[in-house]
Amino acid sequence: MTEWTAWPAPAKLNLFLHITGRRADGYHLLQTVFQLLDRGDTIHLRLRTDGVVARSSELAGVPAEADLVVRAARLLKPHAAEQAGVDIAVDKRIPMGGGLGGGSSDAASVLVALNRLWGCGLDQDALARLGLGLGADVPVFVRGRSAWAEGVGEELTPVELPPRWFVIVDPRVSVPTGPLFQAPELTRAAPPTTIPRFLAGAETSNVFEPVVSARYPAVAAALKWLEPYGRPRLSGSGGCVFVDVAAEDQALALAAACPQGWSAQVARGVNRSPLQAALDSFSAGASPSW
Ligand SMILES: C[C@](O)(CO)[C@H](O)COP(=O)(O)OP(=O)(O)OC[C@H]1O[C@@H](n2ccc(N)nc2=O)[C@H](O)[C@@H]1O
Ligand SMILES: Nc1ncnc2c1ncn2[C@@H]1O[C@H](COP(=O)(O)OP(=O)(O)OP(=O)(O)O)[C@@H](O)[C@H]1O
Repeated sequence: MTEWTAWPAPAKLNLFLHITGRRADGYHLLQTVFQLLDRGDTIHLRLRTDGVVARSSELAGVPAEADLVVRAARLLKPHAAEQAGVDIAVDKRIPMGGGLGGGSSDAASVLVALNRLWGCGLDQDALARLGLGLGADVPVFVRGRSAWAEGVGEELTPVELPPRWFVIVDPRVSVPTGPLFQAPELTRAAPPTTIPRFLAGAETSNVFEPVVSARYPAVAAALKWLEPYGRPRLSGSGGCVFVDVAAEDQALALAAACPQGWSAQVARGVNRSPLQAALDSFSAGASPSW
């Protein structure tokens, strides 16, 4: 039995999110910017030599077979030796159904770390393609760069975002993504915008915001609470909302004032995923930890 290794699975925010159209298969075409964060879940992996992929932690409401970490490992397994197996445990900190990409990031970290541990030898393009089969948000976490995204979220262009701190408020509502994309009141024909327009500050709206606010009053209330402190936004399909501020102490003070019944986290925006740093230190012979 080998030792456990620990791998970061960072959260993301969508700094804006438009829907520009729809594919023949019903999936929506987006324009968005993924801002990676310096915090998230931690994935623990311990190699096995009996070919078994097993989960050794619990996740409320998600059986092992449906867990994206198990599904990711099974998807990669045909590229590994027959006896390659793994035990997977997750320290879950990213709220589920929060629009912070938790499940997708967990899956990406399993793909990237196991590709190395099992010696599969897949390159980043191949891992991103595999990941896309698990969810539209997986490729950005595999590639590990904050990015402008188009297509269903898989056509990625890295962008260098200015250093910012984020206060992320979880109004404790879990919003399932699928039904929101089906909402009849959703605007599906935003005129295409550009990276320079985004970088000039012209794009800050999230197409899901009016729909989620109307269906989940706690989300509307959290957006309103943040209003005096910046331009509050919804991330992904919600339910988490956020503002950005320039300094950590401002962020900490605001988070400390979060009303009872909700929770607030402070995170720093990063242009490069902590997963990439863990991979580099693993390659250099150090044990990854987070
Ligand atoms: C809202 C975002 O989080 C923004 O980053 C993503 O677009 C959602 O990504 P995700 O959670 O990885 O979504 P998936 O698990 O791939 O899809 C969940 C469901 O949302 C719908 N879906 C998702 C992504 C997309 N571009 N168009 C869609 O219509 C599909 O009905 C799909 O069955
Ligand atoms: N490892 C996992 N972590 C979280 N959710 C998982 C995991 N595996 C499966 N799921 C399922 O996926 C659903 C969506 O979870 P997730 O936390 O990724 O949502 P989200 O943050 O809203 O994602 P997105 O920003 O991609 O819309 C959960 O409600 C859960 O049923």
